[in-house]
Amino acid sequence: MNYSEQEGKQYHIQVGKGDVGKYVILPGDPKRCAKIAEYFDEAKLIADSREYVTYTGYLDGVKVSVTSTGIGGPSAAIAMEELVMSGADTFIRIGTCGGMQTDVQSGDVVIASGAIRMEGTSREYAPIEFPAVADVGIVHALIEAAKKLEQRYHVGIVQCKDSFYGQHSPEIKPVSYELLNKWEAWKRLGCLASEMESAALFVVASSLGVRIGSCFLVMANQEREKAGLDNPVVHDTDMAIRMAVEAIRSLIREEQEDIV
Ligand SMILES: O=P(O)(O)O[C@H]1O[C@H](CO)[C@@H](O)[C@H]1O
Ligand SMILES: O=c1cc[nH]c(=O)[nH]1
Repeated sequence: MNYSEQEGKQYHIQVGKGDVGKYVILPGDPKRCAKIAEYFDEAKLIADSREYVTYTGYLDGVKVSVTSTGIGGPSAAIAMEELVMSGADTFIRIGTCGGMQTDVQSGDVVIASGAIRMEGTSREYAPIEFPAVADVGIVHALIEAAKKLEQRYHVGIVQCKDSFYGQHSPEIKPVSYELLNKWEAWKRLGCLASEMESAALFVVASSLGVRIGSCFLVMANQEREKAGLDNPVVHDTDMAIRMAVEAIRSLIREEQEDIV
């Protein structure tokens, strides 16, 4: 049985060729898709299957889509593989993260230049020596978008893991010795924030020869909490969404200038 495509639709995301644009925004949370689609012209719901919700519309006359990935590398990798088979080749993940350096504060946005592969999915795509890196052009477009929107931002390495609670309560896990020591190393190496999907998405993108970047709202920062600094929890991802939309508009402009 060919799982990848049945009746013209990809098995998990239920999207067919031509249903999505080449540019796709990838939030984790399916409920974020409708909010992102509000920035598109003529947005239409294409599919709602498992954790994968897809809308397609237009930005500056060019077809673009949003598909949720769910939480973690395995479901994000499936979304990317099936979207590429449906015609997409340029992705921006927008998500939430927890700050790790004390100057990375609630409400800031982190743009990932690379990701620590402390997860399992990317190992099934490339040996561990291979780096999980974002596309330089997309990182640049996200930086320009943050400047234009006057959003406080940081650019650098993020850490990806498979256990959300291993990040937040490492001391009560049977492997606390490993979780705590590695967290300390990531901090000393200047890692900005922790989230869950970019490492898998960056490596899958390399394996498929497509482009990806990612940006995240900093929800809170456990290191600020530990240091007794203020640490409100924030949930509004709108600025990170607007950065992704703005970055896609500039990638579209660049591509149109290259054609002329
Ligand atoms: O807000 P999203 O995009 O889901 O991203 C972050 O939030 C989830 C954990 O709460 C993980 O998916 C993590 O990467
Ligand atoms: O602390 C956080 C916040 C969002 N997502 C994570 O993975 N960790």
